[in-house]
Amino acid sequence: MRIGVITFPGSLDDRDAQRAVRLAGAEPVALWHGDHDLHGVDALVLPGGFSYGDYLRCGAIAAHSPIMAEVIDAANSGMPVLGICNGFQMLAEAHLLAGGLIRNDHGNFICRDQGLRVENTSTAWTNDFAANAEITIPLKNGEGGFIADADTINRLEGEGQVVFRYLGVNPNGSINDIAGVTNERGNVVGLMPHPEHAVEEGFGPDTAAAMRSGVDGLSIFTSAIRALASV
Ligand SMILES: NC(=O)CC[C@H](N)C(=O)O
Repeated sequence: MRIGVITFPGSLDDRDAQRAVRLAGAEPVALWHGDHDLHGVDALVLPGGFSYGDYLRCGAIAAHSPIMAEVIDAANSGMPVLGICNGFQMLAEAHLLAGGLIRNDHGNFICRDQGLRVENTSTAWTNDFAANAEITIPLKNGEGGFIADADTINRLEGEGQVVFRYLGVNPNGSINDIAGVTNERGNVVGLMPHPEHAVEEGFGPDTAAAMRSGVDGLSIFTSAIRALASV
């Protein structure tokens, strides 16, 4: 199984995403934003970072990169596509996911371990979690506030398209504590926190404080492998 990780100018977490893919049991394939070629991969990860220096809105310029034409076609044909943080911002800017991400309501960049509830375990990227699993993975961004108009929020909530919800104090002003969403088909998922930084014991969240293994992020990647194996 081959999972592509796209590097954009200013990507930061592409190498960690590749490592997470490998630890989950798939082969990571490095893809370049300027190519019109997905190299035959089975799934895609748009990683976190500061593409184009966060000029305009985060992800707004990267969403028009050459490779996004292929990403949009692949997503529309059902390929599993994951956007992490800056990647989530790109997927929203490319209208592959509903809503948008705006500046954190407190105006500051935030970096901390974050509790989440997994609210939909039927997507391509969450089927390896137990229903309503509570996980802890890192959160680090400046524009993490999820917004959408009231009709869209009602639709996302009503159709089970809210995949991750923040636990505890809302870290950024996201409507309904929304941390991640999926498309109608469940193959495209975006989330602001970083599962690729919680895949190895000793390197993820503060495990003593979280009372967890520190590898809660790994199931995101094993979920895609399971989804692909069942096709
Ligand atoms: N970690 C990230 O991907 C950060 C995304 C974006 N640069 C922001 O600050 O919101």
